[in-house]
Amino acid sequence: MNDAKTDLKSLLKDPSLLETRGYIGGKWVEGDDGTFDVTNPARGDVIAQVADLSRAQVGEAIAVAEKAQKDWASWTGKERAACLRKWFDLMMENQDDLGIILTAEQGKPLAEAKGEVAYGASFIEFFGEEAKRIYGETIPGHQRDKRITVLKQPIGVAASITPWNFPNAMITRKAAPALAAGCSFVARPAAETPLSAIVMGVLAERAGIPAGVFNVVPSSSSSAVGKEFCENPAVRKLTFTGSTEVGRILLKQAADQVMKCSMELGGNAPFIVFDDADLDAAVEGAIMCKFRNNGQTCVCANRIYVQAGVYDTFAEKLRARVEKMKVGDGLEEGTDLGPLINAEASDKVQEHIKDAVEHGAKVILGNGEDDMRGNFFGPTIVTGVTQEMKVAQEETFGPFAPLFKFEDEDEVIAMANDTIFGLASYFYAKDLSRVYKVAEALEYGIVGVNTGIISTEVAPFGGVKQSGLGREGSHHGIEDFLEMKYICMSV
Ligand SMILES: NC(=O)C1=CN([C@@H]2O[C@H](COP(=O)(O)OP(=O)(O)OC[C@H]3O[C@@H](n4cnc5c(N)ncnc54)[C@H](OP(=O)(O)O)[C@@H]3O)[C@@H](O)[C@H]2O)C=CC1
Ligand SMILES: O=C(O)[C@H](O)CS(=O)(=O)O
Repeated sequence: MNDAKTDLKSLLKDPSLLETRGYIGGKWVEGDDGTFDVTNPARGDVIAQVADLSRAQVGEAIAVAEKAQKDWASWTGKERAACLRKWFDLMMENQDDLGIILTAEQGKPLAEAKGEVAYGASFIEFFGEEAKRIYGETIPGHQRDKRITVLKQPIGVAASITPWNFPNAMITRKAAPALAAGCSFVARPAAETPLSAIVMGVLAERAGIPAGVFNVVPSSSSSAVGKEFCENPAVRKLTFTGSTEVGRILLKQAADQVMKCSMELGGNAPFIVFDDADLDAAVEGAIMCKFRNNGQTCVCANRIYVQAGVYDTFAEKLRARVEKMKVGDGLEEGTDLGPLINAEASDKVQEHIKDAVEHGAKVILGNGEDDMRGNFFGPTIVTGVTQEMKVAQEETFGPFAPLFKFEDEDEVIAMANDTIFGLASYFYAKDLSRVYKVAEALEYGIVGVNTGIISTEVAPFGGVKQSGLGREGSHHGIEDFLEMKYICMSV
């Protein structure tokens, strides 16, 4: 951790983007519970004191959102699309500043942060266009005097709880389809990274999104807000991204209201390299997949399986490339890997490495602790990893690349599927029949073939098994914010 202090306002072209209050019904509000600190994970210094909204204030936001939603739903799809397009344009015009704010509170290198802003904005652009295409249908009557119509209508007030690892894109990936559908939205960002959510309120206001349609309720108490979202009858949709553990808590809480839920939860992605793979491409894919956001994404390669015939060559190629990666402050030029979000995250990575080594694995790169202080952690590669080790069953969420060896397709498919998770999976191979067989056999919502990066707004992102419910992105993504109404008319 370096000792520099982060004077965030001085880094921004438009300092007015650095807002620290909550945004309810078009008004900027202080927190009834005071403020909470937001720190820069690279430096440990406090970069902002953010309004700490109470559960009662969250209730007020829901009430305001319920009222505003009625009028918002009466707008045409084209009118909503125009607002979302303006929101998108403002994000891209302010991409640099939004990236700086994101790096300052989350730690990822500035280039990645700006990339996240563009990725987040792409959902607003995409669903702005989808707003014009929310079609119903007519169905031939079941009796001569019956006429059947099906309408698609917005579900109402949607509430979101989002994690710290993608503090911009996880909100826009939910708010964009919600607003496009005619819903109103109450966003509760992670306490570690609220600034990126709040600035979306600043831009929503500038885009002319009506007061109460998009609200941001920063709070240090996640469980109290979660309970308000789940117990308030005005909330008809809960959309969550985060760990499976918290997803289970929220699903149980939401059950009392029979609330419609979308869950984007934990992952444990296998990354498989077959002996007919392009090894150089597989190494580059593994680096992007494993070390994006310093391994802090739910779709990162958590287990790297390499076929026996190419294991040593792949391991050495990977080591030689990764040792060149620079660990440092995300705001500084040339940084490839920023800090982890906090000390607990470092402890979890260290625990997985220690467990693997204690059970016979061998470190070929890294020492489990970087020479910098605080949340920095050097990229670590270990060989000789087996299914019995913790990293095979638990998500590391950090820069630890464990290499497993396998002999044949059946063996690696069985190992890859041996998990409660089912979000993303990846493999590198050239043989066409192998590609079809393996892609169909992997029990995951997402399969990357000869690529380590699968994230895009045009495709349905989501998991099976205990990695979640529902899909975000693609034309499917708007369905979760719509209700289908069947009208049977006697003529
Ligand atoms: N499938 C996906 O797309 C993604 C999945 N994840 C998964 O999430 C984990 C890492 O992210 P992390 O943020 O630590 O996950 P957490 O599940 O701990 O937190 C996610 C969000 O939930 C909030 N939260 C925590 N407990 C409760 C509760 N009882 N009621 C309501 N809200 C609560 C947190 O608030 P606060 O932080 O303020 O406590 C945060 O805003 C990993 O397992 C990762 O795989 C992460 C990102 C994407
Ligand atoms: O939070 C995450 O890990 C994201 O869902 C991953 S991605 O969509 O940015 O790839």
